[in-house]
Amino acid sequence: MTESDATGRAIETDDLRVTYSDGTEAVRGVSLSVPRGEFFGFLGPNGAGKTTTIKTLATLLRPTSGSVRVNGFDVESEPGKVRESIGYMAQETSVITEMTARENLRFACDAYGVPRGERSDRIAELLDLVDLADVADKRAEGFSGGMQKRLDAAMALVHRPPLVFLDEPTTGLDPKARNRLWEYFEAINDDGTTIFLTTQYLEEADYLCDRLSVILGGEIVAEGSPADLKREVGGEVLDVALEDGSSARERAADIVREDGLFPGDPTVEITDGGISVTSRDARQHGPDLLVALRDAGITVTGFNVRSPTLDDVFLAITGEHIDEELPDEAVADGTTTEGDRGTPATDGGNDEQ
Ligand SMILES: Nc1ncnc2c1ncn2[C@@H]1O[C@H](COP(=O)(O)OP(=O)(O)OP(=O)(O)O)[C@@H](O)[C@H]1O
Repeated sequence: MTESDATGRAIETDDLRVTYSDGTEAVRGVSLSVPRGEFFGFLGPNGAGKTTTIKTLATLLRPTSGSVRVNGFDVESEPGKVRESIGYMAQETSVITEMTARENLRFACDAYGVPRGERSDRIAELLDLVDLADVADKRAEGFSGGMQKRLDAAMALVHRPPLVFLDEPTTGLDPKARNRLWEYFEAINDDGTTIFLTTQYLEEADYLCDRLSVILGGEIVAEGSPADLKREVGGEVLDVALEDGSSARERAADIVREDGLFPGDPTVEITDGGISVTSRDARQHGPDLLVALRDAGITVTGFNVRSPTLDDVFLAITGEHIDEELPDEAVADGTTTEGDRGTPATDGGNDEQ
């Protein structure tokens, strides 16, 4: 039994650094510890270092320095063992659109070395799980984006890996397609599979993940359960709707910053319709703000105190929004995802470095 097995860790990284050959320091000292069975979220905006980290964990890139163990195996000295013990759903689809759903799954069974005698049952089971049994023998080129993503996810799981990496699995999907994938991910996690999910969608992370790390500029800037992170932001968010234009919003924000109405270090943000103040004592000191705004001749049209969302957490940590919201519009149906990709690399090369 390896050390990580003994400690029940699916992933352990210590001071992981990955620098590309052009000098870009994509990952700068990331230490992660993910217990088996956890639904772990890796959250960050575009370019934060999520894909670089996930590719390193999946042995597609080599660490520049630091140590990485996955399912107890060292990614540098035992890359083959790591690969056998993981599933990887990349951002780019693995689905070969000229083939049927069943043929794609057979292809994945080949790639992952699933014993022949087990393939038919395994494929039937997965087709059922991702609701593609009815279209099992149809070519994937006619599938919607959501159907292709479900097939993609099933392909990452044909060898029943104890750990699966999902790199932004729901990007661009409409809410219905997304919810179906979420149900599927929850089901495999309930069955004991550890999940490492990267996402730009705060709502997705909030809904699915037991625990999160937030990465920014290649470094972890926050860690904890969604509830812990929201608690750390401190207290509550006060949304104040203002009648007047942008200058009133600027003035209102200045009043919050300069008048010391809220103890500590409140975060104030100018929103579309007014301002939002995040503070431990938002509820208690909210009325003082209303009085101050009235005295300054600013008309308040609405006032609401709420719990922080992960977006507020992100704003408090980084001073910016993560800038991605889940799409409300249907995008997936009738859309196919272009760009076939092979199965996870078999050579462990890191020629991107
Ligand atoms: N092959 C490469 N060569 C050089 N720099 C790269 C390469 N791939 C990524 N980068 C850079 O490394 C940094 C981290 O990129 P990475 O793709 O890991 O971020 P990400 O969080 O996954 O973003 P996204 O959500 O856009 O996938 C970025 O600055 C990116 O431009």
